[in-house]
Amino acid sequence: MTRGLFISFEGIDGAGKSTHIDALAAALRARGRSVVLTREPGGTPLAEKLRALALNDPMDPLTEALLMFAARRDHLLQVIEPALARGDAVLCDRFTDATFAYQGAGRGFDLQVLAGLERWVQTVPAVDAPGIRQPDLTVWFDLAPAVAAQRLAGARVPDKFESQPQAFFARVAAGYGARAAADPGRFLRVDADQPREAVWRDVEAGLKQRGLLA
Ligand SMILES: Nc1ncnc2c1ncn2[C@@H]1O[C@H](COP(=O)(O)OP(=O)(O)OP(=O)(O)O)[C@@H](O)[C@H]1O
Ligand SMILES: Cc1cn([C@H]2C[C@H](O)[C@@H](COP(=O)(O)O)O2)c(=O)[nH]c1=O
Repeated sequence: MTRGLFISFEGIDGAGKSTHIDALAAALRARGRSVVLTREPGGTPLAEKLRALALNDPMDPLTEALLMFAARRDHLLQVIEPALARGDAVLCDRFTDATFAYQGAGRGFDLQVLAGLERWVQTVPAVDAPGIRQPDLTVWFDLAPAVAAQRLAGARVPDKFESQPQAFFARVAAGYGARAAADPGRFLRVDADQPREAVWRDVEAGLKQRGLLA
């Protein structure tokens, strides 16, 4: 049976993740792979309800982090783990690196507490201890906040995060950098400040180099 494949997509708001997730799903399906496209926070009826609260209601950083991890636990157990057990490819628009980047670096919430929650929530029967469930690959769309803001300007009504000032996104971007530096084998950094076609070529090349795309 084909081994499951878990790929997350990360970056500040407007970095271009959504644009390329569909392209990768199509490329994998064209090669005969079953693909589950999903997102965080969200991906299950319960987690989507938590998403609506987290993205719209004011709350303190601990409450926000707990909602993200509560949504993640439900999503992992209901969607991601069953899909990986079937041998599917799971393409997830954001995962735990977003919590470290947004709630940790962006809001300034305690990284040690987040690390404890990560260990708790991502402990699953299919992964032998002391391991936890992590993406096999994280594609990080690295883009300067000023460029991302230009791309998003007027595109949609901004939610609670998208309304944050550029200084917040500069911290979030640095948070992604720190996560990537701590686990370089898992991260594929893509320069997102290029035309769409060039960004896609880099995504495709990175996956091919790792043997994840034929
Ligand atoms: N390489 C690119 N050059 C110029 N514009 C782009 C590029 N990639 C995406 N865009 C545009 O930028 C906007 C944001 O892209 P997209 O929705 O893919 O970002 P995202 O990272 O998924 O954002 P969010 O996390 O806020 O949902 C869209 O209008 C999209 O068409
Ligand atoms: C998983 C996760 C997400 N966020 C933030 C990041 C974004 O601003 C929104 C999700 O919106 P998108 O359009 O689907 O990218 O939520 C966060 O702060 N913490 C997280 O763990």
